[in-house]
Amino acid sequence: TQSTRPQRLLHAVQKNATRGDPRSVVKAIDNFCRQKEWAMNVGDEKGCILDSVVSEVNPVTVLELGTYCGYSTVRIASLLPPRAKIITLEFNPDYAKIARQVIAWAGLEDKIQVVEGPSGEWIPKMKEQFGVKTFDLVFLDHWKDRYLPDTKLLEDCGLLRKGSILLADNVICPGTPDYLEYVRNSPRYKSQYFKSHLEYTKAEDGLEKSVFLG
Ligand SMILES: O=C(NCCCOCn1ccc2cnccc21)c1cc(-c2ccc(F)cc2)cc(O)c1O
Ligand SMILES: [Mg+2]
Repeated sequence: TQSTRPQRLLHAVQKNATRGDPRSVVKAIDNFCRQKEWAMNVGDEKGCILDSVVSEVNPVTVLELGTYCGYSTVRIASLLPPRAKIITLEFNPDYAKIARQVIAWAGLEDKIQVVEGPSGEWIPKMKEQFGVKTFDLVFLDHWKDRYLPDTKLLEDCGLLRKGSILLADNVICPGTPDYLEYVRNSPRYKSQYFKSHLEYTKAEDGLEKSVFLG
């Protein structure tokens, strides 16, 4: 039976990356996506912007919406302080299965919790299920039409505090116009656009970093 692209991506990690070395896992995925098959990881160019924001925020609790194969999960987790944790939500069980194996290869399973299901159902349960008070950093990388409703849900569930950072992928391509309009015009956010390119291509894309003002 035919393998899937995430399975081929995982095999490239197991073949080319060193167990327990997150940077080599990131490199192996970027090489696979540049040389073999495009895949919707945040990629190396936007990944460097992600790295700089994570390093600046130094978050203790992180929420990632959209795990896919775990590329950005590994990038973020490899920069977290010792007791920090990341909860990453994935809708597609096949993607979640691959992501768990990529995360294990990087040796980061103790810092990462992969949760399967829709954000609309899981966000209201974060406090009771995972003992989360608020998130220091939220990385939005799931269905682009869910960025805005899920941001409002995070606000309503009291999961954001003064200074919480939202970092959103793909605000240009595929694009999240309603989300951008909201965070750029709401008095409750201070927003900044980081211009970049769609992963592994020359097309424009970028990340939007928004600070929740409370
Ligand atoms: O679609 C994309 N990502 C989303 C995946 C599904 O996410 C579903 N999903 C994951 C958790 C989760 C929780 N609740 C509901 C849905 C939930 C995505 C797409 C592109 C892209 C750009 C140009 C193209 F020509 C084609 C594709 C690039 C990206 O960087 C992306 O991130
Ligand atoms: Mg993306």
